Amino acid sequence: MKPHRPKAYRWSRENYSKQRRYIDIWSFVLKLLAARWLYNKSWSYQGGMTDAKKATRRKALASWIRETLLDLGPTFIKLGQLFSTRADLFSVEFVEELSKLQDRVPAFSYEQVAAIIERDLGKSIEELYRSFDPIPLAAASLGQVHRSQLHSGEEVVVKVQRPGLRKLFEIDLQILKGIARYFQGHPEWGKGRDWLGIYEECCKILWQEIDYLNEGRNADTFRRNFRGHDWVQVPRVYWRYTSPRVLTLEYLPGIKISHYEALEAAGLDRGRLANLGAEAYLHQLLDNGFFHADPHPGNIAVSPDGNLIFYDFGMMGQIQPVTRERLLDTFFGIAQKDADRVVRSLIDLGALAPANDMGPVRRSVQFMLDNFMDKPFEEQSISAISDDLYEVAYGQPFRFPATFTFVMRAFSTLEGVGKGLDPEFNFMEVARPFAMQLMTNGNSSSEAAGSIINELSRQAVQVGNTAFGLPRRIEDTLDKLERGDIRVRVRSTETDRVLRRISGVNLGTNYTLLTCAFTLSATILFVSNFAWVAVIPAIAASLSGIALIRLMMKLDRYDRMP
Ligand SMILES: Nc1ncnc2c1ncn2[C@@H]1O[C@H](COP(=O)(O)OP(=O)(O)OP(=O)(O)O)[C@@H](O)[C@H]1O
Repeated sequence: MKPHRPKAYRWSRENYSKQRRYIDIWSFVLKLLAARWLYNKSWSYQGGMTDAKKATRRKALASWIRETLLDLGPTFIKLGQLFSTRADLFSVEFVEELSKLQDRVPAFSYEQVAAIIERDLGKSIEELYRSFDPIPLAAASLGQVHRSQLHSGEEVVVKVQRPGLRKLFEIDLQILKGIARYFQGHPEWGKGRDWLGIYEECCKILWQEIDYLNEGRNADTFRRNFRGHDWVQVPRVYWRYTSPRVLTLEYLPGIKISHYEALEAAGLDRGRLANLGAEAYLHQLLDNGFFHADPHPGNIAVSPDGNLIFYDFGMMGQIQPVTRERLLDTFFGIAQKDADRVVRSLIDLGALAPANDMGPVRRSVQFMLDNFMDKPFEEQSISAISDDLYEVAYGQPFRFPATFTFVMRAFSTLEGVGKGLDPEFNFMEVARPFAMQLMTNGNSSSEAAGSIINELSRQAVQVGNTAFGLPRRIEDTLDKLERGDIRVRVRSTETDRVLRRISGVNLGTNYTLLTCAFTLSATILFVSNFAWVAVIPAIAASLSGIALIRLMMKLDRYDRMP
């Protein structure tokens, strides 16, 4: 997060109207839907549709989305960052592109900073601080950080929230609620997806992130949880100089954990840092259940004496003890390759929606277990595991709660940073003592512990002797037969009619979209005093509207057919 060249974003203007915002956001959504519609139309590809061309188009669309989210400002930048963890909702190109979403917004002026501090803390900057650097140390979409000094001589940083953020959030979230409702009601996209639930979840996270009192409390809890670990440092909060929009913290400078050369130049041991990073996260997740949910490398630094410094406690995840127990159950299910147990525990966790026929999900889980458990434990990469898990989630009735995706993201970021610090880094190596400790501690039965150890030794034998593979495969096939996992193709007139109806409904959605898009374009042109040009989209809107009515009449006839 660096201060950078200013750009006149519309959302940062004083006179930016609610109506204009409405148009900007809906135009983005409609363009997105139009692109999605065109994506499967072979005539829209020059020289015919191929997988390579589709992939190129997906990539281009994903990068356009990233750029537009940046233009739409703070709410959308944050949402994009949040969605970059939802591989269960979007395909890999979009997730990759969204995870590159960096805050790239202009810093706000010192006058605005001074006004916010004075309004919130009731005193002027001069009265509160001995010195205050008017140039921010860092500027992001939600706020910026200034170095300063208290009258008592303590070096601090002051994090000040971007002006007008609350108002912008209120407007944006109201518009987004309409969009979530639209998706929820959609016959295709609404199925198996809880858009309104996701919307509520996002609202909660966004509001929490702009409450600096909440961030201060989180920092205090986090510091308490690491009391016994002097290799982790968390800036102290100066509560007398803190309000919902102003956060004063102890100044703790460090080298960013991703600045590998700088770390090396400072004589720090990269391998040790990689292990400490992993250990710090395992401690958060497994011992406390309270974890840093935004672990991008910018939020972790290393002090000159080699300690880890954590910044930014706006987004924290909380794993309840009961959830931890269920996670353990999933963990044991995975170790025993017991898809039924895994599916059951995922339902208990709320990560899977129970459905009448869990067969396909169970099959996918079994496939995943068979695939990654057949490799030796050390070779398994966290990101491969989470990719596989997302693969199962995508297109299935999965409802990954935010906590789950946060955990996944924390792990894969950490693995990336770990490998960057030390190419030999192996997350599983660090995780193993923790897993062993869990097995011998508290909640887990010795039987379960034994079965994991058995499983691990079984794998070791399997790796050493591939000849064991053949009987296992035969056994697996017999198993599958026994479970009735056989697919039968049935063709009937009834099915055909349902299919015809589904494709009719699809076409109807497209006509609706076109009508909306043309009507919107006509309205925009009309209000912008291009009344004559507005006639063209208006005609197009009427034509697609007529087509829609005709299609609905046709669908109605199908329904009444014997
Ligand atoms: N206590 C501190 N001491 C020294 N530097 C700090 C401190 N707190 C924050 N910084 C610096 O400011 C940067 C931004 O801080 P922080 O991440 O808390 O802000 P943010 O507005 O939440 O940013 P983002 O949303 O991009 O994470 C950090 O990456 C770090 O370089």
